[in-house]
Amino acid sequence: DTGSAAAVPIDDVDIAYVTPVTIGTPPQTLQLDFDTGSSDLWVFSSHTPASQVRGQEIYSPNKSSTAKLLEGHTWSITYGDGSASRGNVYVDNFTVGGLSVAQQAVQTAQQVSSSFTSETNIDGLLGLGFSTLNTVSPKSQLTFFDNAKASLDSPVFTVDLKAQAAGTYDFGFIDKAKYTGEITYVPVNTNPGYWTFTSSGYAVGSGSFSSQSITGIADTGTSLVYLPTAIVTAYYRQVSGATNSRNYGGYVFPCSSALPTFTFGVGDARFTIPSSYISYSPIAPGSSTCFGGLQSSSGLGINIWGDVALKAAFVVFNGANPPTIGWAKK
Ligand SMILES: Cc1cc(CN)n(C)n1
Repeated sequence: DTGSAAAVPIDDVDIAYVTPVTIGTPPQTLQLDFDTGSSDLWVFSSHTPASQVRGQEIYSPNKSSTAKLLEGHTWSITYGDGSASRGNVYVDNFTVGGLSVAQQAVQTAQQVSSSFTSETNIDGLLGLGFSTLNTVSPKSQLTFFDNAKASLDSPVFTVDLKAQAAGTYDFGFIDKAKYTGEITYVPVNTNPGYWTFTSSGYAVGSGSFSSQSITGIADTGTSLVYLPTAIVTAYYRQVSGATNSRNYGGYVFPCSSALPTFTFGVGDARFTIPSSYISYSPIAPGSSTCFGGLQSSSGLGINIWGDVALKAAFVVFNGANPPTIGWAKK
């Protein structure tokens, strides 16, 4: 089997991407945020209080003839950005881009935090991290990818995110039309359940490449890139008027400032993030102060290669044993 579905930016700064999925019988279509940085599949549902729903599509298990409650199972998750949700669990038919799993655990939200209520274009998350991270108790559940893996032509999914355009999540195959040159594969450390890999270094603009190991996670659910402070300060030293603002929670700069590109290494390969991706967004609509797409990871305890970096590459998440991650130009 294989599957292929669109990854559509939810706003004009690519803060997140959503992908259509269908759940149950007859099929209910929701737009989910595919997140390689977590492993819960949760949805806005008929169990979510109306006061917490602001236009999101919901999954109603009682309208699905194939839904079954997973008795006594609950879940609760908090993400790196402080957002959170919790609830109960059903199993039901679940399809992504023509690829179906018969008894997928679908975690129905009974409570979502305000940032989820405000994100009206996201109807839930589909975790693509390792199933060890799943929060369902007393028995943790498998991700859609882990459930589908055995039936896939190849145990992989690929990510092709684009700036202000629809990209693709492919399951079970590697589409040669989506990348150029070779795919550079590097090892993945599955502790603690993320797609953790080590980059071989970085360069700022046309500067020299600094060879150093930068271990971090490939996270489609995070908008920006978060790297060690020394690297980030080296970058913004090249940006006139840049400052690390406690008020705005990170590096900001005059939107009119020229921004260098940022290049990162994967093995011998080099990937360059265009300046436009790093001039992430005005701090408020119409403001002449812009927030950077590259920020310091010092407060996180982990380095994160989020969408700003993933948009610059075609990435293969190889779920073989042992797992690896592959990066190619496009
Ligand atoms: C909702 C959500 C998902 C992620 C990345 N795993 N973050 C930081 N927030």
